[in-house]
Amino acid sequence: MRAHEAGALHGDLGSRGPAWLRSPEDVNALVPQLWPRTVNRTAAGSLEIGGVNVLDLAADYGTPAYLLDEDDLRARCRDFAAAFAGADVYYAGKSFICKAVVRIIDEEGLFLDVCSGGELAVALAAGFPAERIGFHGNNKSESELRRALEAGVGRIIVDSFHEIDRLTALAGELNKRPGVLIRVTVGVEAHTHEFIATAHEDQKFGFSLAGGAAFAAAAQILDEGALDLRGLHSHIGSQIFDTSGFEVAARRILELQAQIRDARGVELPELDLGGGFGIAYTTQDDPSTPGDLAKRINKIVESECELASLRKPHLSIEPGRAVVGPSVFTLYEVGTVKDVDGIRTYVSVDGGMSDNIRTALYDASYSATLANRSSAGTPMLARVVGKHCESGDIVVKDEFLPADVQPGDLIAVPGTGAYCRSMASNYNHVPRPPVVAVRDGAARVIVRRETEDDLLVLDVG
Ligand SMILES: Cc1ncc(COP(=O)(O)O)c(C=O)c1O
Ligand SMILES: N[C@@H](CCCC[NH3+])C(=O)O
Repeated sequence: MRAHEAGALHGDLGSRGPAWLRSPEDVNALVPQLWPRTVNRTAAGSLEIGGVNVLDLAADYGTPAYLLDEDDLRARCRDFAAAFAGADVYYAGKSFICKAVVRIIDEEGLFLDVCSGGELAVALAAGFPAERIGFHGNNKSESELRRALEAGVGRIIVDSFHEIDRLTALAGELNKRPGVLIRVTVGVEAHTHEFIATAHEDQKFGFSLAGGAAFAAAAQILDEGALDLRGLHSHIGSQIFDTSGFEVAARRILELQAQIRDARGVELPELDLGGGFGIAYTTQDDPSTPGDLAKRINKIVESECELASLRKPHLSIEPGRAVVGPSVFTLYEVGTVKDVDGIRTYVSVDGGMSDNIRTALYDASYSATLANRSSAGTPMLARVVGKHCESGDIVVKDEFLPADVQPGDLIAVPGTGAYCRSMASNYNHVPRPPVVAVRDGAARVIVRRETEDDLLVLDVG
């Protein structure tokens, strides 16, 4: 969580909004760091993405809809691949996965991280090469592991002693020797929301470094020889801006690498430092470029290796949010505008916590702009809320919108490519929105809108 988010959700700041949020000079201006690169406001005032106007997209595909700027996504993939040349970049499919995105990831030369049988099924259905897939999860089932082995996934990131035993038995049965990494809990308190920090000691992921479980896991795998131990893995959390957490993680994990070498005479050839790189959701967020991240991470790994007299292992990373997050905005239609006298103006849109749970779940901050027209109205502090039966159903806690915003207007919320569609629900039986990819003046639906019939199909009583 960014410092400016603290307390903002629960109204203690009232209608003034958080201290950092200033009334904009031009309420129609787009802050470049928040928007996919092909988005602009046309002379007529409406937004366009990939050369297609949002008025046409709303007419053709309805609202709410996630609009994906395909060129932007491809460019982000290429930026990461180029910046981390010599390392492998695994796109974290949990942030958003569908067949079209898997194909884009493949075409742009990235690897793929999946964390469930369902994500693996999408990857394989899209024809992604199994050897470039890494399989994560703290509780992979026997059938998921079996499928992964049968498909020939490149590596499995083991997360518990039970999993090592399960995988060892399966490997014997299927006559395979899968490549594995050990997920290590390095004891770093990442500066992010508690629910998306993953490397402090008290939590479900990984083998504890401090408690000795990580070393014991490595020793067991090396002793038994049934699994091909390729290296160690650390993921400290998500939406992180401060690289000092990666530095501590790299130092500690390379100390373990040295300990394994000293005790067993083996230098593990690979090292994965996970994902978690932050993106801009508001004007307050200032993310690093992939180039900066690569420089810092390589430097950290090289200096720690030098200190411990280790060869630099083959590096990999697993960004999700930083690849797909900024490439998408959600387009909503305004249904009602309610001025709660002297307290706040609520702008209700036709989606909400079912298409973006992050505000309610993590107290996340987002931004918004009027998308169907520009306005000469004065900037008005508003809260964009959804249509769900829940007072915490907030999409954007605080944003300046023009005072003449009205029913029928379109609102665009940027930065929704990661963990919005992938965490979407059917709460209140609201069907999930489509994902529409736009490029070079053409749009295509890559995930269709759910219908009420889709929901009723499951209701077999
Ligand atoms: C193991 C692992 N790798 C990668 C990621 C991707 O994180 P992000 O989308 O923040 O880059 C996650 C999610 O936090 C994760 O748990
Ligand atoms: N779902 C989280 C990130 C993933 C955390 C789990 N590794 C978010 O929306 O920020």
